[in-house]
Amino acid sequence: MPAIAPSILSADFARLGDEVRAIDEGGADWIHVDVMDGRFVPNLTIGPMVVKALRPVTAKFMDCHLMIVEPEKYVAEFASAGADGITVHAEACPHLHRNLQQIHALPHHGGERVRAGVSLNPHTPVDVVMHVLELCDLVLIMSVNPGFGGQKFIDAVRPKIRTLREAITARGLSTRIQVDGGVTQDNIGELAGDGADVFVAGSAVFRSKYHPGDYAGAIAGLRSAGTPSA
Ligand SMILES: O=C(CO)[C@H](O)[C@H](O)COP(=O)(O)O
Ligand SMILES: [Fe+2]
Repeated sequence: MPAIAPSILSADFARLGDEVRAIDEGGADWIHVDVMDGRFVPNLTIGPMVVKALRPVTAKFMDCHLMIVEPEKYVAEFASAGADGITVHAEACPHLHRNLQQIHALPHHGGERVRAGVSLNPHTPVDVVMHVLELCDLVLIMSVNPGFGGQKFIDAVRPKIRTLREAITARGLSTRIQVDGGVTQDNIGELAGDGADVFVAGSAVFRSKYHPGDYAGAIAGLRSAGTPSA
């Protein structure tokens, strides 16, 4: 069953709490939070204070995608704000192995453990995670250049999903493969076929062409299109 992670980047920020409540009640599996610093990517969004403010609004898995330089300076703040998963970019981490260990050592707000993810820009080969795969709860394949919602899916990343799925299966790991950027009801089925199992969707939930204004319908449409038929 694919996990659907609506990205609040496309939500109405003036009503953010209500928007998160609506996607939670609409069946979102995870809540995807896009954190941008104006340095790693040419945009600025939100930080740990917003995660902390949203934590009482939803019990769903809060999936924090850190598009920031020097993420090691901020991961503890995200964890104490209530993050369930923290994903850093390989391109921003010269000491990726250490960064993953650092995330795993953080206290989790619910007493479980903080999940650690690694994100790869569209041009970054999957090879960079192969020697840390055992430490990855998740690998995020960026299918747009990070920084903005509403961009077109880059088809050239699809072979990376397949390569990664083969490696995860061969090693008997439970690492999730997340795809982020330009995911729609029209392409989610083939991405699930490639081996992805967590799908970020900003525009396809908050500005769905198939289910306008109906977040539950949009999430259900994505889930059904992304579920391989038996
Ligand atoms: O990380 C991101 C951008 O850097 C967002 O999660 C992503 O773009 C989601 O938006 P959409 O589904 O509209 O492409
Ligand atoms: Fe994202």
